[in-house]
Amino acid sequence: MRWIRALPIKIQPLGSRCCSSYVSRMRYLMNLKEDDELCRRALQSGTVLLYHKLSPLLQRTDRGGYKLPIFQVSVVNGMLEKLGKDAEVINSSVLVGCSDSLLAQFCLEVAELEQNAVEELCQGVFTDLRKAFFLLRSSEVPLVTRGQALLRWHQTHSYCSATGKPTQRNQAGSQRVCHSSGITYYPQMAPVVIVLVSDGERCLLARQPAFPRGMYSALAGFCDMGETVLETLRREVAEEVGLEVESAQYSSSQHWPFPQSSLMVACHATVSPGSSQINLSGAELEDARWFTLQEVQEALQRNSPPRDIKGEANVFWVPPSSAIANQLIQEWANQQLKS
Ligand SMILES: NC(=O)C1=CN([C@@H]2O[C@H](COP(=O)(O)OP(=O)(O)OC[C@H]3O[C@@H](n4cnc5c(N)ncnc54)[C@H](OP(=O)(O)O)[C@@H]3O)[C@@H](O)[C@H]2O)C=CC1
Ligand SMILES: [Mg+2]
Repeated sequence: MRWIRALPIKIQPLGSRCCSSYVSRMRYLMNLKEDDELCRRALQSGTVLLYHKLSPLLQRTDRGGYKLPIFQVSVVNGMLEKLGKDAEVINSSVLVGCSDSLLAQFCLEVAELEQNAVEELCQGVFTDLRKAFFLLRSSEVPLVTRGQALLRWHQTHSYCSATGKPTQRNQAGSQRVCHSSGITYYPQMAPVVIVLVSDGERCLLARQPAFPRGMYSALAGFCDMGETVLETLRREVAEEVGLEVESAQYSSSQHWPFPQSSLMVACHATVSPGSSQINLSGAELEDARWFTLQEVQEALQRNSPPRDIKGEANVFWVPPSSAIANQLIQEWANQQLKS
């Protein structure tokens, strides 16, 4: 199998910001993670995203859409006071980023507060992340998913897996330490390869039983310990659809928060047209098919799947644009149109 030269990595356009602003932000964040006192002071003048049982708070916009409200710490402190809660609660905030003007941004889990009371005071609704993922603007998605991933990691790593003793976090929440064993824990994510396989004319899409009706996506699988991206890609395609990949090419990557944090590494791959007979493993996928360019183009144009009278999607559709699978499919269609 050939690993075709990787595409040049595209850095997102920085708009009017200059590179030194980016460097300043990254250096500032690095310092906040290393210096608890600096981070504590930054929190007092920073901003906060709110979550209740890991669901982020969203607000309706005047146009009927949704936005991610970012509160000044003073506003959150005022809310805690109104609800009769200890102002110390704010110190459990976790650092998620900082603005261009070096204002530190934090996320805070308020599961101990009464949900309706917070929603009323903050004029918002705590919304399941899967829903929020598709309601928010794509520019807001990375921040809200990062916040949730960090909060979930803290909830599930409060004890040392070697000693069973409680771990202590630093002020930024970028690590937890077990002072008994000396082990330092860092937030984790699992690498996943997602691959769009083509035979030159058609692309291969598959569905798991849990997918919404009619939705097909690219093949995906977790990297096994010790594997390279290319080895995972080759193994997953062989395991899931019984095909031997001929060549592969890196496309891009995305943090994917479901079901737990993954780093999706998206690739294109080809199989020889003479060896494109699908042989499903049966364990994970309920169906896998080759789709023509025309079928794919039609699916990409559907913003939401058409529904039958029972309200269920009854035609072929693909994941929405916020999922990296959609980007792979879009890239393949554009490439086919050019060639
Ligand atoms: N952003 C996007 O566009 C898309 C994202 N995805 C995401 O990609 C991920 C992987 O796809 P999927 O096809 O499910 O993966 P796999 O094909 O690897 O199958 C999942 C199975 O792998 C086993 N497994 C091995 N390592 C892990 C791990 N670290 N975490 C969880 N399960 C593991 C589990 O089986 P067992 O319990 O039997 O050991 C699990 O049921 C999913 O989280 C999915 O949400 C998928 C498609 C599109
Ligand atoms: Mg899979």
